Amino acid sequence: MTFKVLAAAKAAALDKELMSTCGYSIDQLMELAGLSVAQSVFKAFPPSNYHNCIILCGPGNNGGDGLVAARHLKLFGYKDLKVYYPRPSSKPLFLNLEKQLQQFKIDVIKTDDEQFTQLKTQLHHSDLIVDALFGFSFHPPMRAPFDRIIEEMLKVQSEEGKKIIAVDIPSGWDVNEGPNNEQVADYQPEVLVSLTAPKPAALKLKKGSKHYWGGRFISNEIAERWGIEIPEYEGVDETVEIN
Ligand SMILES: NC(=O)C1=CN([C@@H]2O[C@H](COP(=O)(O)OP(=O)(O)OC[C@H]3O[C@@H](n4cnc5c(N)ncnc54)[C@H](O)[C@@H]3O)[C@@H](O)[C@H]2O)[C@H](O)CC1
Ligand SMILES: [K+]
Repeated sequence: MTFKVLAAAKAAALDKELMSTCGYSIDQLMELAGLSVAQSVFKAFPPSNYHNCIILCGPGNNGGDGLVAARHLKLFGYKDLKVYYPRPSSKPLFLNLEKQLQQFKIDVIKTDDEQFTQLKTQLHHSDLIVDALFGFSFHPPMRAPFDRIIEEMLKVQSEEGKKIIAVDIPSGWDVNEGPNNEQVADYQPEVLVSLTAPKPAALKLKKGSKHYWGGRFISNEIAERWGIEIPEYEGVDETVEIN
């Protein structure tokens, strides 16, 4: 399937419009974004075959999508879940998402010790890695500690065959250009979940990777105005595979 893309500036502007004139709240959008990520993980790597999953969460809203996804993944039957969240936000929305994870007994690791000992152990232990570090507001190059986190993630992908599911954009990719810098030149996720609409970077996804379109929350009227061709979702699904 071919798809139209939404450039970085347009994605941010649409986000703003949704939360001003359109009357959405960030909590709502993040909940639906995270739910659609969890559904995509379920479709690509069901818990009958994949039990352990680590969700790497960044400092912004992409990280928030990861916190939401973790909760839904637990509800969907993934037994062993860990969240790695080294730069936690102090905004009430994020503190509440963390509280919810406590109710679900999902460990949130916030330390990033010199050797990344905990992260390395958990990456090694996980079948699946959800990359919710950065989305459409990222500007390369990646600063510490995230540069090392990506390095460790890519190491276990290539050496141990771990599967990576990238939320909205593979972290570190330029939103418009894709993997155009040294830190992520070789980064290709097994799955990309584009939210609201794919960004131009999605065109750089290698053949064979799965691409889902989630974030099923805009009306046909908004889509038309922004030149987005909404895909055909099935039934109550919040996500659909597009190629
Ligand atoms: N409408 C939607 O589709 C929705 C999407 N959502 C998700 O939100 C992200 C965009 O979130 P935002 O907070 O604007 O930005 P990011 O999470 O991408 O990152 C901001 C965060 O990162 C820091 N940062 C930026 N560049 C660097 C760098 N080079 N090194 C280190 N740190 C960096 C910056 O300081 C901020 O702290 C979108 O992609 C979706 O995933 C919403 O959840 C719901 C609506
Ligand atoms: K990401």
